[in-house]
Amino acid sequence: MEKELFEAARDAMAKAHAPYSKFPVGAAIRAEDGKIYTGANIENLSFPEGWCAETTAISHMVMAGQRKIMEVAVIAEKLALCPPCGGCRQRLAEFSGASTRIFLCDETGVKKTLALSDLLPHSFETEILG
Ligand SMILES: O=c1ccn([C@H]2C[C@H](O)[C@@H](CO)O2)c(=O)[nH]1
Ligand SMILES: [Zn+2]
Repeated sequence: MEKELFEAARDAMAKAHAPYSKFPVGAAIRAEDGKIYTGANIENLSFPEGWCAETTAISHMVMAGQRKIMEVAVIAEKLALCPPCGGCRQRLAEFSGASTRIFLCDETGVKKTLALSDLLPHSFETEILG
């Protein structure tokens, strides 16, 4: 299962549009339906307009009607391990629970497994906004 998610993230990384940073990233989410939703980073000539691999994967999951992330795998071509950036941690938190697992991968497979609470402790939560 982990291997399948890793392979999906690696395949997604090959689709990155990262001509500016030259830093391709791939992400794969296993949602509650058991299916895998993938994403790559998509950059823009107007640099702040690009977005991360995790964000692309989340959007695919949401548009498939899924709202719960069970597992996420992330891989970057040029870094040993690529923990999600701060913004993506918050976006992942929107659709994650206590049992959600984050797999940090290198080109050989899963190298580190974390809970989202490891990456985003004391996260923004309020009952006022729902
Ligand atoms: O977790 C991360 C960190 C960075 N990037 C992308 C954003 C940008 O396109 C490139 C360099 O930061 O990597 C991701 O996709 N995910
Ligand atoms: Zn990010």
